[in-house]
Amino acid sequence: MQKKKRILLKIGSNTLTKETNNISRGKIEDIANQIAKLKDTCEFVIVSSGAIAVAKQFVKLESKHEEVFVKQALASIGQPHLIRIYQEIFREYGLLTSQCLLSYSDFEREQSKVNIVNTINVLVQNNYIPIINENDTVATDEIQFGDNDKLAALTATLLEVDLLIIATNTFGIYTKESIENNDPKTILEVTNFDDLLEEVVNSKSTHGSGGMQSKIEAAALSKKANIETWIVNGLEDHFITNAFENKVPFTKIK
Ligand SMILES: Nc1ncnc2c1ncn2[C@@H]1O[C@H](COP(=O)(O)OP(=O)(O)O)[C@@H](O)[C@H]1O
Ligand SMILES: N[C@@H](CCC(=O)OP(=O)(O)O)C(=O)O
Repeated sequence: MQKKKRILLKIGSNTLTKETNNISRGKIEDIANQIAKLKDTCEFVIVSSGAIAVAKQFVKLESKHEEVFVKQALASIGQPHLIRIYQEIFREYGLLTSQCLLSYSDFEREQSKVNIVNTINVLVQNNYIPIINENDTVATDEIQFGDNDKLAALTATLLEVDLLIIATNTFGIYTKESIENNDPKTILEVTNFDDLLEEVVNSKSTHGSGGMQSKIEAAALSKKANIETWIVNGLEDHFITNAFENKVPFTKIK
């Protein structure tokens, strides 16, 4: 049997909520449907944000503490709900899921890295799709700066995946000039990072925290490990299969 392509799929809160204030079950169905279609040729590991967004749907926390502490508490409330929603929907498509919570510091300790790889390999070999998020109780890197993009790149590198797909709310990276002219044009293929950072404009989406810069930094980390990164528009239906079939514009960083 041919070896499956290992894909790390990063999904931000924006994609999961379809830019609303609620998690979109329809979007999770879209993701499950695509993974189910690709499951004979590809194995998926998911890095998903969305814990805070889920909690915000039904809870408002009172606190005089710093905003980041409130976000951590919201993530703790939302994470089990997020995973429950994934489990319910993925099960309908015959897909099994599990949860792994990681933080940057786990990637600095040899033993932790070995443990992560061993756990995830057993899960994947048994057809479970690990759904990873930052462990927001112990770490605040991604809720403050990163959009889970760096966590996705670190995980992609550790797991030696074949491809990192970052789903966001644009058709990849646009040229700065085209954004300024209100006629966004996707940079289809990137080989030179220095030029790329010039294209980043100072804007983020409603739920986003890292902007395009953190995606470019994630792609740079992956490139060091010879992993290709695709930045695709997760708001579109069939965004993974369409990218494979080149039916939509997206940015490939080689
Ligand atoms: N050159 C660019 N091309 C496309 N988007 C850009 C660019 N520069 C900055 N951005 C901003 O980056 C946003 C995506 O990052 P972010 O808001 O963090 O999304 P996510 O939550 O999906 O991680 C876009 O909505 C856009 O506002
Ligand atoms: N880990 C947190 C937030 C990570 C993050 O910043 O991502 P995003 O909500 O896409 O800006 C969560 O699951 O809500």
